[in-house]
Amino acid sequence: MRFSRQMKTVEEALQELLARLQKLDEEQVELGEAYGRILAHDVIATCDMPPFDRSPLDGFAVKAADTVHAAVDQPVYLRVVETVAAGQVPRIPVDPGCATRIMTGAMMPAGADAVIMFEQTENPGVHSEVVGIKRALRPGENLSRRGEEIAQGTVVAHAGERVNAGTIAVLATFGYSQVSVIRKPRVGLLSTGIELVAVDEPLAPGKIRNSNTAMLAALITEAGGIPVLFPVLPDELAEAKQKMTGYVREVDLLISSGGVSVGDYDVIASLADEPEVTLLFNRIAMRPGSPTTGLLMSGKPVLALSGNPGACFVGYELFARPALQCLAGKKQVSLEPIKAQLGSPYEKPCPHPRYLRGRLLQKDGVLIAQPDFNDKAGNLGTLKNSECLIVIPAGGRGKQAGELVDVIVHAQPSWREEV
Ligand SMILES: Nc1nc2c(c(=O)[nH]1)N[C@H]1C(S)=C(S)[C@@H](COP(=O)(O)OP(=O)(O)OC[C@H]3O[C@@H](n4cnc5c(N)ncnc54)[C@H](O)[C@@H]3O)O[C@H]1N2
Ligand code: MOO
Ligand SMILES: [Mg+2]
Repeated sequence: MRFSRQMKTVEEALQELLARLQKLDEEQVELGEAYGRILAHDVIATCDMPPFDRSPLDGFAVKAADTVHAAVDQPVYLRVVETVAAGQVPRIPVDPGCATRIMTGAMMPAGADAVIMFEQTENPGVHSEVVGIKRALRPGENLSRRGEEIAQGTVVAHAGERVNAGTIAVLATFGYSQVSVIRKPRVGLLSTGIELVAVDEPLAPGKIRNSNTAMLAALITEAGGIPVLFPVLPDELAEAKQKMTGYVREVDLLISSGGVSVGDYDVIASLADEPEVTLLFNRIAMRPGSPTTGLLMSGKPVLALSGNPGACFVGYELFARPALQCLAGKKQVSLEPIKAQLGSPYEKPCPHPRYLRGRLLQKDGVLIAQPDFNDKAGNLGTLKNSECLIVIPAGGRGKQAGELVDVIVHAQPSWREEV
């Protein structure tokens, strides 16, 4: 057991971990399965959009030149030669003195260069053979040109983007019934410690239920990964080593919780001393989660988070979330903090940066980060409220309310009013 450990900053430890991760390969999925996945390639427009000149209105397609003298009290009368619905191909060109009845989204007939809406015409009824145009139109007015939004060959979504509903619309428009996406990362999860009982087991003296594995599984699922749940490891080194050596082969990243400190039964800490295991880091300048550990076993990265649920959560956000982004092929992964005003003073002296769980609020249009004051590393009741980690830098005497702080956002804010 190493009681004295070399301290690294969060950024140093994160880069150590990320350097051991490789972008996963791609797979093809049906469009209906692509939501939330990461695009493996740029998506190219396979045709112009719109694919043909079309009418954006229900009205009449005309030659603008015919309407030059048109006015409300002096309509220009044109002969209606055809009706075109969306989806139909016009057959008759619009010659001088003629108009085509046209619906929204329908293809423009040859010869027409403008569209007037029904409401600006006289006698627009379905059976009218002659229509009165009540205002002058400019050439090109009310006309959607082929390719005016997107030209064929344009990159419409980039490799590495997460597919959202808008991406799905683009993929569907351009005929991508199959999409190349990055394979979902398989993330192994295990907890350590004989105090842990399963969620469906009754408590006994000295025991607690294993909440970390369930919480981490939810976080992995939320991030688009596949959680692979392994049994709780006892605090016995030889067995832990043998089991974990097997587990790492089945996954892209193995995440454990517990056993990383200097206690007699902290099995992950002992594992780090084994000759077959490479230690990446085991002491980080941060609170909570300072004993968060990174290992390599059989060349695979293992992220060993603290057993304390609050520290486990923070460790996940600082290390595992970026690790999953790295596996998905994101270049230059970092924690990407934004600035917000601190909602309440935090006056504890901080020898190391502190990552406080918090909520995001707005007051008069200003972003406020409100720390959770119930966030002891061993607590878990308010984890559900966390939307961000508020960074209180090392040194000094904390931060006053209203001071600007770095904030690492990890959840969609629910924008409660400040209370
Ligand atoms: N002498 C020192 N003691 C401790 C130090 C230190 O520097 N010197 N660091 C403290 C800090 S900081 C942390 S964080 C913890 C880290 O603990 P471990 O990662 O070794 O975790 P355990 O000892 O296994 O458990 C700690 C705590 O968490 C509970 N736990 C564990 N696993 C789960 C789980 N899956 N679900 C829910 N709760 C879990 C466990 O029962 C303990 O209460 O060490 C400090 N000690
Ligand atoms: O920093 Mo530890 O993570 O206090 O509990
Ligand atoms: Mg311990």
